[in-house]
Amino acid sequence: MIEPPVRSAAHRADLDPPERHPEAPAPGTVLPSHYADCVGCGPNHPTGLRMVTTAGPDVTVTGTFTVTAAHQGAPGLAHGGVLATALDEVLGGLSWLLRKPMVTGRLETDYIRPVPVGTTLALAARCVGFSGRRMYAKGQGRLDTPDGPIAIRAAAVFVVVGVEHFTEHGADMTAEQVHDYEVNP
Ligand SMILES: CCCCCCCC/C=C\CCCCCCCC(=O)SCCNC(=O)CCNC(=O)[C@H](O)C(C)(C)COP(=O)(O)OP(=O)(O)OC[C@H]1O[C@@H](n2cnc3c(N)ncnc32)[C@H](O)[C@@H]1OP(=O)(O)O
Repeated sequence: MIEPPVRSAAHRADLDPPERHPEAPAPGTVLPSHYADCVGCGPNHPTGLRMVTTAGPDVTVTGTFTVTAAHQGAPGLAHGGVLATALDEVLGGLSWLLRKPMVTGRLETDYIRPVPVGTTLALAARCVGFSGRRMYAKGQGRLDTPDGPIAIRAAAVFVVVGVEHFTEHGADMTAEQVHDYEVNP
């Protein structure tokens, strides 16, 4: 028996509004990769998505992801799970503007148009607000340009965690990595 998810990314109207951290990177700043081996943004990942994300105004992030033959599900078309990964990455980038470490709790994705190999998706994410440790966000991806047709939409809940989430559950981090992370989560 496989139980369905019990939660939803739909948010109540009374969320605490998003607050851009005073030390958030200025709008237009290209965000660094948060981890060199990350499948979404890591430059060292041999087959990763190699996404580049940029801080926007308020609590927003934009990004691009070019779909290659390595990302196919059906012949010539992007795999839905790969597209969800791209949305996860641009939504996760909101951490840089909030300066809070967080992990994806829930990611709901609408697939609206097929995304052919060769497309560069123009992705965007916006923080909607907070309820306790829960950060609600929405995201979308358009075909080729920021005003192109919408291909994918997402609603997500990220959960704010401490650095111990990564040190306790993940691979060993060096003291230097923990320090870097605390300074620049
Ligand atoms: C040196 C490198 C370091 C790297 C670090 C990153 C830096 C960031 C910087 C920048 C870019 C980032 C880009 C990344 C993009 C990709 C992100 C990912 O893919 S993350 C991986 C996938 N996600 C997981 O692996 C989570 C697995 N789940 C868990 O670990 C736990 O379930 C967790 C932490 C989410 C919650 O567990 P609890 O024990 O801490 O807390 P509880 O009480 O269960 O939940 C807290 C509140 O959140 C709600 N909540 C939890 N899960 C929820 C869900 N699925 N939907 C809705 N609400 C949920 C709960 O209802 C609760 O709310 P109430 O306080 O009662 O109001």
